[in-house]
Amino acid sequence: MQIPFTKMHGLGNNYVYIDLFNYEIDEKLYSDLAIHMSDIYTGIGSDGMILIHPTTAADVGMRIFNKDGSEGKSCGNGLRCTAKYAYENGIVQNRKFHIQTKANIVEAEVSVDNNKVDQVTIDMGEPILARNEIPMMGNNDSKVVNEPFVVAGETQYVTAVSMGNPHAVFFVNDIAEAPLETLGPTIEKDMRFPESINVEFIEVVSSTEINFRVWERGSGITQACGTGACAAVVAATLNEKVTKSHPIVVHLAGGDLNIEWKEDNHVWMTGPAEVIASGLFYYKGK
Ligand SMILES: N[C@@H](CCC[C@H](N)C(=O)O)C(=O)O
Repeated sequence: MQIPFTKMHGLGNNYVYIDLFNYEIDEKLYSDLAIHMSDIYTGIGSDGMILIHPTTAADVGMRIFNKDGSEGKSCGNGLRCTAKYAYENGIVQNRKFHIQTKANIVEAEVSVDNNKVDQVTIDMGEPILARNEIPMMGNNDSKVVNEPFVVAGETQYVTAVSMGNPHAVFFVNDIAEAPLETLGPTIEKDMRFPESINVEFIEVVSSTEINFRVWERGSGITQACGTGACAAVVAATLNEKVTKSHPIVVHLAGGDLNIEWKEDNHVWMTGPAEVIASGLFYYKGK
């Protein structure tokens, strides 16, 4: 099978995109295809695969599969790239439109220069804070804010936020010392998170700026995570470390995102989206 693809990235968080408006794939193959395409040695090499598909619920639909073939419910960098693809390929004609993910329907607005989309703003919707909806095990459905969390014999402090997908946020004094490789995979699979979790370490630089590193569920260390950056700003606000309802600059390994948790409880994300390559993937099937 020869599958047409476009590889795109948002701040280095790169996925192989397949346009299901123009090509059909048996749904049973999605997970296996994501694993094969993502392989850096025998595939294209990516953090996962994103399907851009028709839907009656919005202007365009998006499904995200991590490198290990697991499906995530949302993807901030993927939403910006999907918006760019949809606009530049005539799937949508307006600069403002709606994208459906497995988590929710969001509004995207593209800014265009010379018919090319450079920046994309997404209304990511409301964060979910109730423990049982993250989901995180425990006895009540209250918020998980700076809660002691023993891991590898040491006490860390976790703030848990779902942006449609789950995030565990930890504050560190120096981002360069964040225990990404060691605690990242351990916390991802910790039994207290029944659906596994994305793990973020953040260093507060000032009341409007944070440094950020991520260990993503299903993909490991990536250069950026859009939903993670939103969760980090929500976590920093809940812990009174950044200015409430104010744009916050999040410095990720791949560059900066602008995130604002507004008065109306919606989280807004603005950042770039870029095309890397397009071509045909030779898939042998399962
Ligand atoms: N990189 C993404 C999130 C991708 C999905 C995540 N790994 C999950 O399983 O929830 C982003 O930019 O938000």
